[in-house]
Amino acid sequence: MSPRVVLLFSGKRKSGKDYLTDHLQQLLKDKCEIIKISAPIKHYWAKQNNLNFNELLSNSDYKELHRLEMIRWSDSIREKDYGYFCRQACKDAKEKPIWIVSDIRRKTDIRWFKDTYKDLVRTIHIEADEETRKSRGFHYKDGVDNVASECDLDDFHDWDLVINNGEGGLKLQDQMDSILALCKNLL
Ligand SMILES: Nc1ncnc2c1ncn2[C@@H]1O[C@H](COP(=O)(O)OP(=O)(O)O)[C@@H](O)[C@H]1O
Ligand SMILES: C[C@@](O)(CCOP(=O)(O)OP(=O)(O)O)CC(=O)O
Repeated sequence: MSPRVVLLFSGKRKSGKDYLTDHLQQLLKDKCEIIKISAPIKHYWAKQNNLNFNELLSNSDYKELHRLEMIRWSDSIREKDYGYFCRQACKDAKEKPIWIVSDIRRKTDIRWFKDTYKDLVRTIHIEADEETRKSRGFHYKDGVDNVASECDLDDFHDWDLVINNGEGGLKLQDQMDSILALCKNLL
């Protein structure tokens, strides 16, 4: 069974991509599968450099220590094949009606998913003001926050849904309802 809806989530570091997609998964339970484009990146990088894969997956300082190099290495692969990690991430995905891709970062990620899953795709952008992101542990880093990994979608505005997950944002249940409304006609 291929997915019936593919939800693409993007947003800057500490905007709450994992927080909101984890809550969505708790609501949808076994109807959904979370896909992370960064999972194959972290897997290969851990193997090549003898690092702890699970620590790279977690929301830890360990991940931040290795982020810059993972960005540089993964971009060198993307230059030759922009869909490489999207394809790898989906290859391992389970057969569930709803796919939640929790870490869309580049226009080429959106292009790959739209070319592959066409009308099933919905794009969701998570926003949070910088103060809130800082309170969640964000510190600006040169080479990370001013490159494509964090900035390529700054001039993309064609979202199906934008969620404020910072100051003045909706309650969690209302945020979830707005996402579920996107799936309504597809399930
Ligand atoms: N709406 C929210 N309310 C409370 N805490 C939040 C909220 N959104 C995110 N967080 C917390 O902020 C931190 C960063 O969120 P995370 O989802 O890991 O961001 P991202 O995946 O975008 O880098 C986590 O500790 C998370 O639990
Ligand atoms: C090398 C990366 O894939 C690392 C991404 O790791 P996460 O997706 O875990 O990061 P945040 O949730 O935003 O904190 C970035 C990239 O440019 O591909």
